[in-house]
Amino acid sequence: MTLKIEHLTGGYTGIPVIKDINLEIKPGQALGLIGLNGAGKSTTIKHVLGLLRPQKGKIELNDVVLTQQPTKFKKQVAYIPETPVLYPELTLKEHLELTILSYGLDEKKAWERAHELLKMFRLDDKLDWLPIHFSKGMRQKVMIVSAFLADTSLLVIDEPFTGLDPLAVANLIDLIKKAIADQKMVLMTTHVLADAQLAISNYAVLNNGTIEIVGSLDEIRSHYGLKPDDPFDKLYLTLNQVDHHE
Ligand SMILES: Nc1ncnc2c1ncn2[C@@H]1O[C@H](COP(=O)(O)OP(=O)(O)OP(=O)(O)O)[C@@H](O)[C@H]1O
Repeated sequence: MTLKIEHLTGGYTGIPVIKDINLEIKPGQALGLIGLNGAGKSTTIKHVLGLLRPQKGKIELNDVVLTQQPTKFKKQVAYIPETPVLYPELTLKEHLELTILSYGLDEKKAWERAHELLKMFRLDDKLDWLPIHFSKGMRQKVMIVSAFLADTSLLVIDEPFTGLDPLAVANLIDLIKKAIADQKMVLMTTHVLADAQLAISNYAVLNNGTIEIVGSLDEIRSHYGLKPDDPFDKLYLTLNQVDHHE
C-alpha cells in the first residue's frame, strides 16, 4: 500500500516540465508539494491523476501501475481540483450520486457519510441546488464533500485553501488529519503554508520541475538557511529569493 512516483519526467506535448521526480507516500502519510508559480506542482498532480502521459518513469499505487491499469488506478484516487468542476445540469444530490456510482460505494453508508460532510460544510439543505446557485466557495465545498465521500486510499488536493471561509478551512484540515489517522495517503499542493502545516508535516519542494528537498519543516528550513524559529511563511520568501538569484 504505497504511492510510488519513480523517475517521472513529463509535461505537455513537446514541453517537458517536470524532470526525474521521485516521491513516495505510505499509508498514514501526507506530502505537501510546495514551490513557486510554474514550478510544476499541478503538472505533477495531473500525471498522478493520469491526465498526462509520462515521457519517462512510472507511477504506481498499491501495486497498480497507472499506465497499465488506468481504470483500477483511478478508482483508488479522489481529487479536489483547484478550480471546481461541476456539471451545470446536475443538482448537488445528483453530483453525489455520480460519485457513489463511479467509485462503486455502498449507497446506504455513502449517504450517511455524505450527510455528515454536507452538514459540516453547511450544504445539507441545498441538495436540490444546481451549480449556478452556488458561490465559488460553495462549489469548492462540493468538490471536498465528493472527494471525502469517495473514501479512496489516495487523496490528491490541489491548492485547497484559497476561497474557503475560515470555518471551511478548519473543517478541511480536520478531515485531512482524520484521513491520515485512517491510514489514507494525501498529496496536496499549496501556497498557504500556515494552514497546510496544521495537517501536514512532510513537504517536497519543487523548483523548475525538479524536487530540491523532501523533508520536515525543520529540515527544509535548515536546507534554505532559515532559523528554527523563523515562521514557515518566511521559507516562501526564501524560495522566491533563491529563484530570483538563479
Ligand atoms: N496546459 C499547458 N500547456 C503547456 N504548458 C503548460 C500547461 N500548463 C502548465 N504549463 C507550464 O508548465 C509549467 C508548470 O506549470 P504548473 O501549472 O505545473 O505549475 P504550478 O507549480 O502548479 O504553479 P502554480 O503555483 O501557479 O499553480 C509552467 O511553465 C507552465 O507554463
